[in-house]
Amino acid sequence: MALASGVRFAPRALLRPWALLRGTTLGRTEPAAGGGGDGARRFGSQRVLVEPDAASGVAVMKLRNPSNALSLELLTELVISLEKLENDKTFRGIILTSDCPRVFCAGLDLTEICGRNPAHCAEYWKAMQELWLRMYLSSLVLVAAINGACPAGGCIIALSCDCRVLADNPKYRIGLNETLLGIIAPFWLKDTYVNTIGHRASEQALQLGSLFPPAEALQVGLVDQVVPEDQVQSTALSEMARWLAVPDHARQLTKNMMRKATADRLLRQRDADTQNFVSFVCRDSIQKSLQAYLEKLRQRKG
Ligand SMILES: CC/C=C\CCC/C=C/C(=O)SCCNC(=O)CCNC(=O)[C@H](O)C(C)(C)COP(=O)(O)OP(=O)(O)OC[C@H]1O[C@@H](n2cnc3c(N)ncnc32)[C@H](O)[C@@H]1OP(=O)(O)O
Repeated sequence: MALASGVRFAPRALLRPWALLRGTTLGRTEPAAGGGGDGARRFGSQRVLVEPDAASGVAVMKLRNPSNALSLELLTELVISLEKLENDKTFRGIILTSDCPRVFCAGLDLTEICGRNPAHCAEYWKAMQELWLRMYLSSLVLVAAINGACPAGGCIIALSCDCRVLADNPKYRIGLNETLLGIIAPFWLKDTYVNTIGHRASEQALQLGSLFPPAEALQVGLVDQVVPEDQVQSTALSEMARWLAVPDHARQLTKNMMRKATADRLLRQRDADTQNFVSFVCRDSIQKSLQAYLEKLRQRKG
């Protein structure tokens, strides 16, 4: 954890993301539309597309999974793409957005925890912790360009960024709705919420499982800007420019000062948090309610 100019304070060796890669296609590089030099080369995987712009030092990272549900593969590919950009000194910022119409991120992929054995649930939850830790402590500026629905785990991905721009569409709601599914947000999701919108607002929103439409999300402080859908990317770029105007080392050390205690809390209790998650989601009653919820989602379609 060097702390100097160009610092990288994210705990890199928390877990070996490569070990999680199972038949993914990560690492492919392809020329961006229109060709160009190295700065215009996309890279990524089946589920994450990275469009780097070396000239500005900003990369756009697009999620492209069905509903962008956080499958184990998507979590792994996100960690690897993030690590790749962090290790390349050309890049100072990432805009995270969705390539999937109407959905930024549907949260945990419920098929990863429904009808699975405890070992799989544990592997899955560790990957979720890993992504959150890396994003929350990233030395890069992360701006979420939220162009779709953003419930539960999706909200946590957005809250791990430094700044959030949400498209002004009443269907694009954001929040931690876990209680409505009969599950409980773990302490580090709660801490991230409290750090963003304060204790009282979190207390209400977490218990009620509130999903906020754009104007309310702005009012409560869950997002920083709400703009027409066709201006989400340009606004995210303007926000990025504002954050990048600050010298890296000062901004990075300040970010670390603000976030480290929250991340350390999880790091200290990571195994216990995993065990807690596994024993909770593997309960018969929880399995039944998750299964029923998944079924409802599937039937709602069409
Ligand atoms: C002790 C601690 C315990 C737990 C802590 C856990 C913390 C985090 C929890 C979570 O993240 S739980 C997941 C919460 N997510 C949701 O409630 C969102 C559910 N999905 C939706 O509301 C909608 O799908 C949508 C995201 C708003 C998108 O709507 P749209 O109409 O565009 O798509 P559709 O509903 O038709 O779905 C398409 C397709 O995707 C499947 N799907 C959707 N979400 C999930 C999901 N989270 N996991 C798995 N699969 C999901 C849906 O079933 C459809 O599948 P199909 O094409 O096979 O029919």
